[in-house]
Amino acid sequence: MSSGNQRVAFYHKGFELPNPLQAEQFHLTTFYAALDTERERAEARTQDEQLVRTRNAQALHQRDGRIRELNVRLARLNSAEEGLYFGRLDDAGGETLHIGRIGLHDADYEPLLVDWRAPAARPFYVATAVANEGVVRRRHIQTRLRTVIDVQDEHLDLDREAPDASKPGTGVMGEAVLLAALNARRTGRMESIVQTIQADQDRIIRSELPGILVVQGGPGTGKTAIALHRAAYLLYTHREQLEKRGILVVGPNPAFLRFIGEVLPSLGEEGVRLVTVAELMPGLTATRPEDAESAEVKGRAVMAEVIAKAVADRQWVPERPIQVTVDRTVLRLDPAYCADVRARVRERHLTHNQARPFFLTEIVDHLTDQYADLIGADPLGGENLLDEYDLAELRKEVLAEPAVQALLDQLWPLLGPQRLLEDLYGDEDRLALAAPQLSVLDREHLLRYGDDWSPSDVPLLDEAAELLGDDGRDAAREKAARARAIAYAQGSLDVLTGSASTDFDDEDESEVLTARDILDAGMLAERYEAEDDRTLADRAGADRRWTYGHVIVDEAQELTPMAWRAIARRCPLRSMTMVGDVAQTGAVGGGTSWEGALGPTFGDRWRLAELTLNYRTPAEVMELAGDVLRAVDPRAKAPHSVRSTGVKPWHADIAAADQAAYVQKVAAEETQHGQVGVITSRSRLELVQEAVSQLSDVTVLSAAGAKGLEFDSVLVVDPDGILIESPRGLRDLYVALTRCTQRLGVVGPLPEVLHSSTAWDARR
Ligand SMILES: Nc1ncnc2c1ncn2[C@@H]1O[C@H](COP(=O)(O)OP(=O)(O)OP(=O)(O)O)[C@@H](O)[C@H]1O
Repeated sequence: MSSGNQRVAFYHKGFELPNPLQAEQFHLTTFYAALDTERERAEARTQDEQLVRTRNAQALHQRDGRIRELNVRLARLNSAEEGLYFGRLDDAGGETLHIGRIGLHDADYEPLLVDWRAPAARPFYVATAVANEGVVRRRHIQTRLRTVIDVQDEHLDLDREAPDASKPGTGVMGEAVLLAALNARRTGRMESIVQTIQADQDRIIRSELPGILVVQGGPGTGKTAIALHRAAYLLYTHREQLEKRGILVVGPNPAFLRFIGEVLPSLGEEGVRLVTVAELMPGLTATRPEDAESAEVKGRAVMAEVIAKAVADRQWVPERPIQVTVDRTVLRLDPAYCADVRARVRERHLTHNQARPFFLTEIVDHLTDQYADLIGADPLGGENLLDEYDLAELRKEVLAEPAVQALLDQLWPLLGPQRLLEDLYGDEDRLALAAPQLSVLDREHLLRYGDDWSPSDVPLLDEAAELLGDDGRDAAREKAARARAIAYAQGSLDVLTGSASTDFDDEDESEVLTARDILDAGMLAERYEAEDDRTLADRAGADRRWTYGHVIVDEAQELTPMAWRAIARRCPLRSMTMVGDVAQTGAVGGGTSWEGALGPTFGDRWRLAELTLNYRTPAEVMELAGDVLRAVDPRAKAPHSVRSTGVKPWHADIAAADQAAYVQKVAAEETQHGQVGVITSRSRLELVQEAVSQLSDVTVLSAAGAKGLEFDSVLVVDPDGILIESPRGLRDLYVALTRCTQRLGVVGPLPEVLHSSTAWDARR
């Protein structure tokens, strides 16, 4: 059997029961037995390793490494427990390939089950009757716990009856299994789609690692699902390359990250860090609310120039000569001299803080020379009376003088990014100097006082940190973390030692090694020097300059040019996947075309893939949403829904004052259909939240907060408010209308764009 030009690596031919359910149950039982054996083996090895006793720090370090690897292995095996086996391929010769969440071998190391990410499994996702890649039958196996509950076959052999090829249909793979998955009630958490990945999605998931891949697709086309499965695929296929640097996944908000947070662990992958842009700076919480206008100005590409100018402005040249007094001697600094030193130091092309000592040395030397000339002058006109030792002492005196310190801090201060931005935002003159290209109104949007930060400040802080360089705080933080870890370990050791003598009588005790025998404080310190016990995600999260092996950005259309710069910095290899939909952009500073959004940072060095099938929203709902999309962009095409439910969206024209009570009643009714999402304008958010606060399975969100999420039933409340609250209101409304998997209701007066739609259910 061949896969494209390749021969599929390992098919196995064996005993087969005639009844498909029984045959697959037989295989499933075999696979679970292998899984249990693997698990027992890993657990036994972990226990053995834990008993290893040695006084050698290096050996202990290696032992801990092996235990960590075994724990990862165990987590992977445990994650495969549910839905272990789901696919099978048969070729014309009767050979079979079994596909599952992970790969398993039998006792003779013969392959039993193939990992879905292995090249051999690919035909399961892409083979069609027309291009069957040697596959004559594709079988979908549905299981519950360890029992097979259904088996669906697709015949891909054109010589035989080929239902999927001959039937005019959606052209999707494994239609019945797919529809079952799409119709299933939502749990509030996104789930893995390994069993039903479609061919066009598979091509994106398995796309090569290098370069920037942009995936454009309308609502529900599976972009998020694909992005996460791509992360799992890349980690499997390029494990060596990616294991050390990890993968960064950037999402739009914390609720979204919680929604997708289980998918990768369920696929057995942990080496991935999930963040919002607001979390990119270690140790910084950026949650201050902000108006859209300020966020838009802060997101503009030109802000990179403004930050650079703000840093340069802190390398100050006085307009007039400055006098400073050291021990009653008046010394003087001329502007021309300061300008000359600054120019020479800048030529070193160092960051601001790195360059500071060079600047300071020159100024202090200059002042010391003046000081020496004045106090060491020979009254008889001879050579200066001071020797090298005296000069060194004078230098110390100059440096210790508080007035000199204050002057140096004024001329070239040691700066952290937060202080730079605080000073910039808080001073109209500074702002005008750093940002002459911004209008007065734009600059007013930046003006503010205080040291709390909003998400749109984070890319600016990152930009500033890059230009300023280390201000000593990173090293101090790292040192403090290490000291805490050693103190904690030392504490544990003391507890162990303290309890040792109570557990054994004297005779036993001499036979048993205590923790203190194995480790002492010195060794502990050595171990902490030699190894870092934090997970990769934690280490990466603590280090602003960490660079990742691959970066995935979801809802990528929302990112501003400044955010793109911050993300690009974290992936100098430019191995990235960005998924999004430029028709759903809500952020005023976000992109409405990929060229516009990515051009300033990445030029045209990216490739585009498009998705056109909507797996979430039923056709009936998409017809209504399509009317809004046409108003956003008459040329845009809504994605085609793969299913229809027969349930049209309904509308209730309830006046503003009665909406909260009405929503309370209807949301309670809708919970019988599953998870309910109530999406409303920002102005109604609190009121509606209060009204449904007692209901479980009901979530209230703004359109921006609902981005990327989905619910069985959705109520869009105050559509007109959503529309008028933002310059991107039409797009927000489009997002709100496309969040349901089954049912949609709209409450409140309708905006013009929804008035004349023929998609409404006439009954309500
Ligand atoms: N091949 C598939 N098999 C089963 N379910 C799928 C498949 N593709 C997508 N889905 C489901 O469709 C829904 C929408 O997917 P997803 O959220 O990834 O879409 P999206 O393109 O990111 O949407 P949006 O842009 O609206 O946020 C999810 O429930 C997802 O699990």
